[in-house]
Amino acid sequence: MIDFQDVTKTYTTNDKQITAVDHVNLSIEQGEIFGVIGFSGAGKSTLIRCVNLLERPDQGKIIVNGTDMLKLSKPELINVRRKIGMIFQHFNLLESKTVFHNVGFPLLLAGVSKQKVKRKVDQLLEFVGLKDKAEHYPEQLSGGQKQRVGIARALATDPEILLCDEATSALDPQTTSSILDLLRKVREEYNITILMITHEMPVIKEICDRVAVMEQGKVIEEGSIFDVFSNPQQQTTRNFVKTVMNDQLPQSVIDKVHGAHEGSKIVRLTFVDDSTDIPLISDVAKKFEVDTNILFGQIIELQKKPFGSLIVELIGTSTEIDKAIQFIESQASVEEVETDGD
Ligand SMILES: Nc1ncnc2c1ncn2[C@@H]1O[C@H](COP(=O)(O)OP(=O)(O)OP(=O)(O)O)[C@@H](O)[C@H]1O
Repeated sequence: MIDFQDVTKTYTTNDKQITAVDHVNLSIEQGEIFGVIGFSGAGKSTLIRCVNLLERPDQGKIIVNGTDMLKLSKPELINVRRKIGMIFQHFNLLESKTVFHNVGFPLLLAGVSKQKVKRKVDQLLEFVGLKDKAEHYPEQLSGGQKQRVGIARALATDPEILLCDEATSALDPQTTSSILDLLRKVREEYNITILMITHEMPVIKEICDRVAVMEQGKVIEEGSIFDVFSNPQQQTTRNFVKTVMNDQLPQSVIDKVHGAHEGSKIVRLTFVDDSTDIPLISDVAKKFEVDTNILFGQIIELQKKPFGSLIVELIGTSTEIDKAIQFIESQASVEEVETDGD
């Protein structure tokens, strides 16, 4: 479990103060995959580096599995850090060492015998699918393979927590997906708590249980993936959600369609879970004197629950349209889409 309690970190440069992390409170449960998203400069890196005190907060507390990190002596901190693995955007491998030695390095530093190191490294390379690359050097590997080495190295000291600092940002979408699969396997196999920071919403959608959105050092929104994606509260969150939900029609298309039918209304319907099965549009056609022109529709899965979104134009008299909307509202959430002249 990782608890950020009122954590603040300020940097001073050229007499200017930057509050990189501003009174952050977050609680990350044992075994969950928790994502922090934000634009560049939002404070994500600073926040994640506060967990193992690569950055020391000026205020607040960091509690990791019951340990108050800021109260540890230097030797105690070194010990606790072994239980917190970290992987990085640019992998941070030792270029002059083989894959085997990169993975075994933290164990050699901890004074583990060569025999035990060999056993552990062999097992980890098998786990990350790089057994045949043990004697290769980092420059002989692809980005995805380098990150697999990074993950194996982070797991060498049997951590309870894995911190992922933009771990897939340097990778193409397909490789990203395979690394996310591996991280899922890490959680399943080792029951490790994973805290990841990223600016990529597809990564959050694909792997996280919960997400926090950061802006200017503050957490502006937090919740389960389903809640945040299906009902974002803040504009920044909506902007991030749009990058994966892709349910926006160009305004010019909306205005053109709307202009063709006087008095019509364009609405966005969102369906959650069971309501995705209901034949709502055909019910509307049967019950009301309203024609529906379907402009867009999709159903996606969020944390294994279906989430549907549909944009339709309702054509008819305003009384019939209002009655139809009232009926739809009993089954789905309805939001009017702004059209030219609204
Ligand atoms: N060592 C430092 N000295 C001075 N200012 C810093 C330092 N590290 C970060 N900052 C500033 O703190 C703010 C937050 O930076 P941080 O790197 O934590 O954000 P981020 O969300 O991780 O952004 P990015 O995705 O670009 O890395 C920024 O304004 C940054 O310029």
